[in-house]
Amino acid sequence: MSSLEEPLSMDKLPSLSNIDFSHRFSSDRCSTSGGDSGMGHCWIEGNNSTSSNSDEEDFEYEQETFTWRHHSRDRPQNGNLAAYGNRDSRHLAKFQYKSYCSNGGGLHDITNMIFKGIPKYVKIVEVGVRDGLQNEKNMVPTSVKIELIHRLASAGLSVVEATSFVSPKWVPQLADARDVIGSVKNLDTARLPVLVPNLKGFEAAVAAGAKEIAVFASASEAFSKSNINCTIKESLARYRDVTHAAAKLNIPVRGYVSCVIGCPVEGIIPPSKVANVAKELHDMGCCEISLGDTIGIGTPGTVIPMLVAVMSAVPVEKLAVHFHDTYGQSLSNILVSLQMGISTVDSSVAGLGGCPYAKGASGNVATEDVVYMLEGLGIKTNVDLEKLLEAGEFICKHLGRPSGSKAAVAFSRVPRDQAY
Ligand SMILES: CC(C)(COP(=O)([O-])OP(=O)([O-])OC[C@H]1O[C@@H](n2cnc3c(N)ncnc32)[C@H](O)[C@@H]1OP(=O)([O-])[O-])[C@@H](O)C(=O)NCCC(=O)NCCSC(=O)C[C@@](C)(O)CC(=O)[O-]
Repeated sequence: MSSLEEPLSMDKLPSLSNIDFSHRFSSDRCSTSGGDSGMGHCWIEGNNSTSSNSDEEDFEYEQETFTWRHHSRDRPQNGNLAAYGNRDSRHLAKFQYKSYCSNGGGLHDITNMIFKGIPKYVKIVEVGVRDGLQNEKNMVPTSVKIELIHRLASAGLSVVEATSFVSPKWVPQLADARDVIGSVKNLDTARLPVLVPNLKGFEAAVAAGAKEIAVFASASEAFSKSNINCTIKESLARYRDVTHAAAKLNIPVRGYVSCVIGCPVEGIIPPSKVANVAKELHDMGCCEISLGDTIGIGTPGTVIPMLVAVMSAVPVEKLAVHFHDTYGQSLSNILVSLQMGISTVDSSVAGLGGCPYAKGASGNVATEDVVYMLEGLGIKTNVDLEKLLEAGEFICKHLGRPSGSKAAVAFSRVPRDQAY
C-alpha cells in the first residue's frame, strides 16, 4: 500500500491544547523518511530569522518618528477613489509601531506575549503575476507582466513567481511564459520560480532560463483531474521525474498541494489526505511545500487540524501557506499559521487571482494586506509597502479595476491636503 492510501488517523494526532507548535514541529523533532536532497534550504531563508533573530532588528521600527494629525473622513467629491492618490497615511502603521514601542520593548516582544512563537521575519512569496494573471479574461501584454515583476522585486519581494510553463491550450493567458522568463531571467534582486506540470514544461522552463520551479499537485482527485488531467498518483509520478531532472541541474523545486481544506467537486478534504500528498512531495525532494486553500473556504477551525496533520509528516520549516480570500478568512488563517510556526506566506499583489479550474474562487490574499498586518505585528518582511502599493496601482490601472487589497483601497482614500 502506498503512503497515499494510508490515511493518517486524526485520533493519533496531538491535541491542540497542549502543543507548543514552534518547538514540537521543528525539523529536529519531526520524523520523515525523506531527506533534504541537497537543496532543502533554498526556500527557507525566513527561517534564519524567525524566533531566533536578533532583537536588534526590531528596533529599526523605532528609528523613525511620525507626527500624527487627525484626518477627515470626507469622501472624494467625484466618487473617484483614484483621485485620492495620497499615501501619507501609510505612515499610520508606522506611527503605531512608535507608540507601542515607546516603553522601550520591541513590538514583536509585546505581540509575542499573546502569539507565542510567532516568527520575527516572514518570507512572502508573491504569486500575483502567475496565479493572478492566469485567471484574467483579457490577455495581459507580456511587457506589462515584465514591468510588474520588476516593480514587485524592487518593492523588496524576494520571491516573485513569474509564470507557468503549462499547455497554452489550457491556460492561454500564460502562453508567453518563454518571453517573460527570457526578459527577467537576469534579475538578481528576486528569485523567479515558474510552475511546471510535467517534464515537457520543465525542459521548456530551463531552456528559457528559469532557475527555480514549482510543481502543483492536489489533495482532491476531482481537482487533480480538472486542473492537470490526471490522478493524484499519476501527477506524483510525473513530479518525481521532474524533481529528479531538477536535482541533476541543482534547480530547487517547490511543491504545491491544492484543495487543502475543500474542493469545488468533492467538498471537504480530510487533513490526512493533504498530509499524505505533502509528504510525497517532500520525500521526492521538494524543498518547500505550499498548502493551497484553492477555493478559500478555510477558517482557523479547519486550517488548524489540516496544519497539525501536515506538520506530523513534513517539517514546519518547509511549509508555506497559500490562502485565497473568497470568504475573507485569509488574514486570520495566516495569523494562526504563524502561531503554529509557519514563516512563509504566499500572497498576490492587489489580491489578483483565482484558479481557472476552481470556479467562484476569488483572488489570493492581497500582499498589501499581509504586509500591513505583519508590520503591525512587528514582524519583518523586508517589503517596502509604498513601492508595493505602487505596483498594485500599476496593475490595477492596466486591468481597469479597483484593487482587491483592503489596505490599498484605504490608503488611496486619504486626501493629499489633509495628510498629517
Ligand atoms: C498538464 C497538462 C499539460 C495536461 O494536458 P493534457 O491535455 O492532458 O496533456 P497532453 O500530454 O495530452 O498534451 C496536450 C497538449 O499540450 C501540450 N503540452 C503538454 N504539456 C505541456 C507543457 N508543459 N507546456 C506546453 N505544452 C504542453 C502537448 O504537447 C499537447 O500539445 P498538442 O500535441 O495537442 O499540440 C494540462 O492539463 C495543463 O497544462 N494544465 C495546467 C493547468 C493550470 O495551469 N492550472 C492552474 C494552476 S493553479 C493551481 O494548480 C493551484 C495553485 C498552484 O495556484 C495553488 C492553489 O491555489 O491551490
